[in-house]
Amino acid sequence: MLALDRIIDAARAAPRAIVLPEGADPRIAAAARRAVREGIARPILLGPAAEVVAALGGDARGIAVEDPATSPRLQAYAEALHLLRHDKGMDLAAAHRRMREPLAFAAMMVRQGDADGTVGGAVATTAETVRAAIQIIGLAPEAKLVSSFFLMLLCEDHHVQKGAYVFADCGLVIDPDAAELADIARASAASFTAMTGERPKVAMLSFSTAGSARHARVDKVVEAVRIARAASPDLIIEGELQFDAAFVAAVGAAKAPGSAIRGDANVFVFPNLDAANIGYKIAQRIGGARAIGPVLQGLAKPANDLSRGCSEEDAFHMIALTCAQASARLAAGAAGEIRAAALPGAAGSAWSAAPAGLPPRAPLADPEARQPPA
Ligand SMILES: CC(C)(COP(=O)(O)OP(=O)(O)OC[C@H]1O[C@@H](n2cnc3c(N)ncnc32)[C@H](O)[C@@H]1OP(=O)(O)O)[C@@H](O)C(=O)NCCC(=O)NCCS
Ligand SMILES: CC(=O)OP(=O)(O)O
Repeated sequence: MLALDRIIDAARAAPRAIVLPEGADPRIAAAARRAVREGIARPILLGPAAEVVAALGGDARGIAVEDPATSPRLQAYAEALHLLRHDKGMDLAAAHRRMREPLAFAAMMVRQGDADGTVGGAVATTAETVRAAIQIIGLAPEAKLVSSFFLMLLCEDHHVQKGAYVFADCGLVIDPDAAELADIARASAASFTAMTGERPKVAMLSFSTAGSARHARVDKVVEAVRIARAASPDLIIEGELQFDAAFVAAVGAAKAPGSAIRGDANVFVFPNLDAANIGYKIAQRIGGARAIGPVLQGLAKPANDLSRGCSEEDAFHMIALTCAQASARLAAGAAGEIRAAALPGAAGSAWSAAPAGLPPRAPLADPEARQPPA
């Protein structure tokens, strides 16, 4: 799991303040304790103090606990939110009510620089978690769309092809049009490079490979490839491809002989959220892949989601990844300067920033590198 080790090392090199709005959830509390023990983050747990401390088993060493409802920041945060949203019809009383909600309070902590990133979604739905991030943290400069991906790690003995992969968008954009799909592809490619240091090879997935079926849904994927190539001419991106043609060299050679992807794609972009969300859960729950996400891309500052089915370990890994994102972002400079240095022309996003927070990795020395089927 070298990609994961790399992320944890980057987090440990500069532990960041990560606010966890679901502080009374036992998985989140345990992950926060582990983050302190392993020196990867400075967690801030939100919630009523008695509940959070109970979830921590009485041991809050190294962890800040804050209750939005009684926080001395509440008034200032409500005023900041009112300023941000009054043109959308929000009055000060409504802003005050909203700031008492831990997800919104956490997003405001990140916006105001009182925390470096946030991780929610172990209890709240993705829609609730993402809405708070989009409305309060906002989009990165030049980003038009917030989307998400899962880092999928295949490292069990039964995985014939081991390595780190990106699946997108498994969490957020429900029915992307061709332009949105192209945006998701470019952002996901940049995110892959930021996490692994490797060159992305993007497969745009479909039920058709290279014209084997005719349908408007296939046309959408082909159009997305055209748009992405026009915006990022150096990006290796192919489609439409079925998953087997993108993942298995022999099938790729048979179905798409002219493709630059020969069963060695590392970024898989699904045509819609139905396919993506179902696909990642099957890979995780039947296939034994480790799935870290949904990681959000396109935000001005790091905010990430979890599945409500997450484990303590999933939450710990997401805290580490969020720290690494924060370091990469801070190393890249002010939000206005964030660019995908590793991938010229890629969509700007907090996580598509130059991977400065992560140490370089030599792909050939990586035992996790994709291996051909035996
Ligand atoms: C994320 C999600 C909630 C946004 O839905 P929505 O109905 O557009 O939400 P809202 O209308 O409340 O929009 C909230 C704000 O975010 C903006 N927005 C919504 N989606 C956006 C996106 N992908 N990128 C950028 N901005 C977005 C809206 O313009 C709106 O801005 P405003 O409040 O400043 O006007 C929706 O896409 C969703 O539910 N996705 C699926 C989540 C899910 O269930 N996933 C499965 C499990 S992981
Ligand atoms: C990502 C995801 O599917 O989230 P949840 O399981 O919470 O719906």
